[in-house]
Amino acid sequence: MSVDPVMGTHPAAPMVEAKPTPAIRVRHLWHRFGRFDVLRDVSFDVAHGEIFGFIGPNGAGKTTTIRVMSTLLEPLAGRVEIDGYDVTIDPVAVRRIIGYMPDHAGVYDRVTVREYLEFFADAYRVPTAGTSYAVVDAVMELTDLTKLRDKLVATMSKGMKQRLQLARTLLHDPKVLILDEPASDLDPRARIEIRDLLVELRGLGKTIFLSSHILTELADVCTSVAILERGRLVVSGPISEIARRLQHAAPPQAAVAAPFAGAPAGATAAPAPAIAPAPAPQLPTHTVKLRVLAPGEAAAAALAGMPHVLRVGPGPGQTVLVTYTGNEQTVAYIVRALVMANVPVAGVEPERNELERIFLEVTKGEVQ
Ligand SMILES: Nc1ncnc2c1ncn2[C@@H]1O[C@H](COP(=O)(O)OP(=O)(O)OP(=O)(O)O)[C@@H](O)[C@H]1O
Repeated sequence: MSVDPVMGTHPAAPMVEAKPTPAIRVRHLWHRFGRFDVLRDVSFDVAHGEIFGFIGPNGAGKTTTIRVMSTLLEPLAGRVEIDGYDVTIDPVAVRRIIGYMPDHAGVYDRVTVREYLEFFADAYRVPTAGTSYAVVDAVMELTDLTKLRDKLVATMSKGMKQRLQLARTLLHDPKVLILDEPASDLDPRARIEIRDLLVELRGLGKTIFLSSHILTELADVCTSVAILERGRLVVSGPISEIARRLQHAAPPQAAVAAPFAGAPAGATAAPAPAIAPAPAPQLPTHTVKLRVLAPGEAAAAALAGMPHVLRVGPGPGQTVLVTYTGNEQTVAYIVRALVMANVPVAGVEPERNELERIFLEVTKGEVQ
């Protein structure tokens, strides 16, 4: 018996707490079509309550992984568990837990929204099916389809049909949603609506696994990501943690000469402004796009040798891309140095989002 100073006497607690079962666990997954390995030793975990983005270019193997997770495809080797249930050994239990939305799935056209959902409520044998269909009302409310309940599916827009598909996956109240490219082919408004709905579903305690090859549609909602390239997992984990890991893995960089053709050789550094930020060698690197009303070479010369500035290069149009370590204060410092060197700055554009940077850094742009 051990004595806890707060709780009093209690049986000895185990020394090591058991790790909670992840919502999705993928271990050493391999798959092959013919003689072609499309998945090669893919392993990752998705914790409960995450919105997990599965990212990769076309043909990387995202749909194949998702089909294994959804019990539609037997893996060649490896193990996939959903909430602790093995997809190969216990597919029926897995199907009860997951809501799966395939990419480019068709919908029945000649029924109304309500009839469509009632049909699937019956198919899933949800408790109120065949009687009040209370669950259909609840799901239509949640997915904002109540107003469209009597609309013929054939007359709905792509975005609405996508929402209907998502509504269908929710009827049996699954814990884990597996969505293959849920926002592909949608216009920006429909995409935002789906994204908002995913955030709401996460708030209801669901775990959401979604694939995409469009980075920007995921960046603001995903808590974690896995990046797949040519059937191999390149990186996985929380976005901020990956960014940190990459930063620490990168060798310390020295200031790089401006790669503008014809930049003046041995251009002198801009005079150090009075409010230079403190050196911060371990800070992440960022890139800022500056619109300057002068030749890019002049901007490069103004920033050459400046502390924290790692690279100055040409950007699209009349812009320069400046890679630096530091924060917004450093950007202010860069702008000030340019202005002091008579390089007018007409615009400062936000840097590439973190997920895009990670993607470009860890992938090689190879397809299979
Ligand atoms: N049934 C199949 N038979 C043969 N090859 C297949 C089959 N399904 C997929 N493939 C091939 O496996 C590879 C991975 O396909 P998969 O659909 O998993 O990629 P993806 O990352 O989902 O791509 P996308 O973003 O285009 O949907 C591709 O080269 C594809 O051509």
